[in-house]
Amino acid sequence: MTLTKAGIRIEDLHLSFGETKVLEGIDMVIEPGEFFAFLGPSGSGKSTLLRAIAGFGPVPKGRILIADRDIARLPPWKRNVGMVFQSYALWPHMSVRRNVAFGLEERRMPTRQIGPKVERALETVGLLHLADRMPAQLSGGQQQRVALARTIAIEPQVLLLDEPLSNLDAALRVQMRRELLALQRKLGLTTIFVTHDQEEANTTSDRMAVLDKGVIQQIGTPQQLYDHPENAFVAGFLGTANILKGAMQGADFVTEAGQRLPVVAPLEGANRIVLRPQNIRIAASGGEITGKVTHREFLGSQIRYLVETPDGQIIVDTLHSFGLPPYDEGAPVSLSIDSQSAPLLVD
Ligand SMILES: Nc1ncnc2c1ncn2[C@@H]1O[C@H](COP(=O)(O)OP(=O)(O)OP(=O)(O)O)[C@@H](O)[C@H]1O
Repeated sequence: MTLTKAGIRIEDLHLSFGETKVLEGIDMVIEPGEFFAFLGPSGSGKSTLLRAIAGFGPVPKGRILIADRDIARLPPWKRNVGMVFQSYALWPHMSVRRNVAFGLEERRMPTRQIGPKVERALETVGLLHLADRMPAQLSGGQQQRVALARTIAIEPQVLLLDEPLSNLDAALRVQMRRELLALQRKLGLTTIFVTHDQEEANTTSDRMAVLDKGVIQQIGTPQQLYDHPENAFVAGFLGTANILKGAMQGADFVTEAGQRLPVVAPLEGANRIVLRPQNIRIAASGGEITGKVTHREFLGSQIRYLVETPDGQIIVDTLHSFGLPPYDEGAPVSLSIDSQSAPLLVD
């Protein structure tokens, strides 16, 4: 199957439900063929933004361009986008083949063209051999693939996925997200994936936008966002982060409790430092931060320590090697930070 690649540009988008503002000042560009994720906590506006691109929900203010055409005020069926919902929404009384054909029939495509297109879409998702089954006779993962086949059969310019894996169990989710990515790569179709699961976003997307309270907090590759968060929300949302308050003093960051931490690139006005648990070394002495182990968790490959310090609790992860962990609860310890990997924030 070959599909047209189209970029998406969103300009100054605002959307309200009555008096409630749900999206504010959304600006972003999604490149043709990109796998892009909207990531954020529940209620942050991810689904509303996706639905605005699809044409569902209140008409927003601002512009949504697909391949340079403003579609913000067009009805959904004129936008050339395909959307897969969380619930799949398959017709229970129709076979797999009929479910996939339905969207094409609705578009009044001549019958002789429908058959080959349905077969191609089912083949693309690896389900041609189950074309005559009913949805109830399929597993969750297979139903999800039917929903995908139904969407790609209409040959959209853009594929929109709203938490498409959330109905699957944990192991199947991991398998399906790999399949989804492989399919997206094969089709080269510009895809937006909504999820609240950062691992899912990290492992699939080329880039992602992190949303909170209807505002984009940051856009970038998963690694850029993890390594260089621009604010405390992004730092805390992506992985575990110890965020210490303080201020710059010369080339050092001095915490509120007066602990002096060297930094590689001083940032004027910085008032927070982000310490990832795996980038802190724990030892008996010699570090920049003193503290006491208050809790220890054995995580298999890692040991996690909670350390009480003058700046509050700090989480430290160490790789577990064979044998007993060296620090017990109550042990005095000293933490040294890896200043290369400690981003500074101005909040
Ligand atoms: N039809 C509606 N009427 C009024 N408010 C709504 C409506 N739909 C959504 N909202 C509100 O808009 C905000 C954003 O909702 P949205 O579903 O986009 O969030 P989300 O980030 O996708 O969350 P989730 O992960 O829980 O689906 C929420 O505060 C929600 O209560």
